[in-house]
Amino acid sequence: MRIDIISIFPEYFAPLDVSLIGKARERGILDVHLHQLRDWAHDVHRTVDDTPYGGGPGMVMKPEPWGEAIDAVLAADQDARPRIIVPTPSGVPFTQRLAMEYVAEPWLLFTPARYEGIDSRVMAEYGSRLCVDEVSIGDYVLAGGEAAVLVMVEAVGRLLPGVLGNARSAVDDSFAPGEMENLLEGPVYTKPPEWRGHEVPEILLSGHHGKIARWRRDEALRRTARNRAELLAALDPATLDKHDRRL
Ligand SMILES: Nc1ccccc1-c1cnco1
Repeated sequence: MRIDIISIFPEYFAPLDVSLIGKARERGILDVHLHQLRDWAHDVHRTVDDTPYGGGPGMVMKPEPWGEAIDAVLAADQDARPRIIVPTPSGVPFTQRLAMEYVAEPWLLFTPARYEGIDSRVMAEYGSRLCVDEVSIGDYVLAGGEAAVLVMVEAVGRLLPGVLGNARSAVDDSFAPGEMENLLEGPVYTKPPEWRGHEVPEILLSGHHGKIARWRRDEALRRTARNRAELLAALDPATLDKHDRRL
């Protein structure tokens, strides 16, 4: 997978050099290209923003630098087209399902904006011939889209074949489609069996895999009911047998 990111703060993406994503890049599973938007702002101050037409607070990112920057990225491979992802609080929710859709794409282009956003004509220009998604990572206000790109690149990158040591951990993730979809993960434990008077639940030491699976599902349901009750409403009733309803 190739990922391109255009930003006025390319140094923001230093975390993509380390840990899981960094190793995936070293192993050639992921190819990340960072671009400084100001390289396509040709005035002496390398200006990338201006006041909004129609008035209002803040500044809007100018279309010209973005257009030239995106054209330059597209020119990197004339035979392919990237899926463009625009982080914005006004976008569709970023979910595990969307991450799984993106990991199937050979090329992603992220366009994190600062200020009040990018002049809307930019995505109108590319939306006519490319797939352009406006995506939000949650209902809160960030100073720019760079943090959202880090979140999405990690969520997508970890799903690439060969990136996770134990492939099952992606399948068992919270929110991963399947039986545990829409369920939060329950509590986890490791050695020692007793720590400061706190003991590991006996069931987990029993070696009875069926009972352990049931216990984990019960705990997942309890935590979901406590922290994300709205997800329970989305659970398929068929997956909630009478035992679960007792919880
Ligand atoms: N708040 C923001 C400001 C600028 C660019 C993206 C965002 C964003 C993305 N997901 C939630 O917020």
